[in-house]
Amino acid sequence: MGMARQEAADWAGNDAARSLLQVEGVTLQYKTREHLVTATYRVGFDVFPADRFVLLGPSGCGKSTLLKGVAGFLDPVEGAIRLNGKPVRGPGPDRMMVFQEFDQLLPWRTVKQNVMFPMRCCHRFKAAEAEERARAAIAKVNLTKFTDAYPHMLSGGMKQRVAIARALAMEPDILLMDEPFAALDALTRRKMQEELLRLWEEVRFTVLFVTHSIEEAIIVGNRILVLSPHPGQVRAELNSHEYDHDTMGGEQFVKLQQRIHDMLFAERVEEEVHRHA
Ligand SMILES: Nc1ncnc2c1ncn2[C@@H]1O[C@H](COP(=O)(O)OP(=O)(O)OP(=O)(O)O)[C@@H](O)[C@H]1O
Repeated sequence: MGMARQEAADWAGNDAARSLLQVEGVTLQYKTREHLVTATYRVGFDVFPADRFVLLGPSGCGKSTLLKGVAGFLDPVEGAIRLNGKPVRGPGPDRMMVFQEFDQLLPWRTVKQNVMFPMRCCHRFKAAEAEERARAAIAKVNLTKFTDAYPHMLSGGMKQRVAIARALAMEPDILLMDEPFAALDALTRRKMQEELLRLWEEVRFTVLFVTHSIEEAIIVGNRILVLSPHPGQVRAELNSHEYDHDTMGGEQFVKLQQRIHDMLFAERVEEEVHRHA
């Protein structure tokens, strides 16, 4: 594991030696009136600048909860989350979230107004600057023609591109993406993955990306944190920066896919064996 981190730091360049996001022994819980649900148990990882860091695990292993922790919506009951060395306390414009849902845009506002909204809301940018940044971000995701369109006039993929543009326009330290392409059809999903990688080549943002698709994790990520089923614990941290759509289906790609698959389902297989013994 230490090896993978070192390689990743080397690969991303010298200025990446200092980690941007540190998650250390983090346990996250939900307290409801009847239950105490432990979503993640002592999870730790480091995200370096320009990382495409993926949290991968089966449904219910606490991926979204981890993202909520980093976003500052939920405090750890154990461990620490630090961004640029400072403990995360509540949400902030330095961490922008993109969700799975298509309805994360304001329906009564145009594409441009939607992209401008957080910039104006947090008073980070004056109107003229926010507008300029919005136009630039919209151009980056190839939606210039739709600058003045309303969300209901856009496809699911286009709406997700608006959400990405809106997040990137804020120039956050880290982009948090919670299964952003899961609700898209296979073809659009693939296009969006390509688009995200193209944007990354251009902007070199840092992204923490949640998915339960092994294939998507390998394609989108340069590093993958494999989590165990509920409550989520770290199974492994893997490098995957050499893989993309072009290498998909190749021998090495399939091998990695199989390795991750075995890691994710190891326990289930053991359970099966016990049950039939
Ligand atoms: N608001 C909540 N209140 C109580 N328990 C919750 C709440 N949100 C999530 N949980 C529980 O916490 C655990 C982790 O949920 P989480 O949504 O983080 O998993 P996930 O890995 O993102 O799953 P999925 O891939 O299905 O989205 C689950 O057992 C879930 O039932």
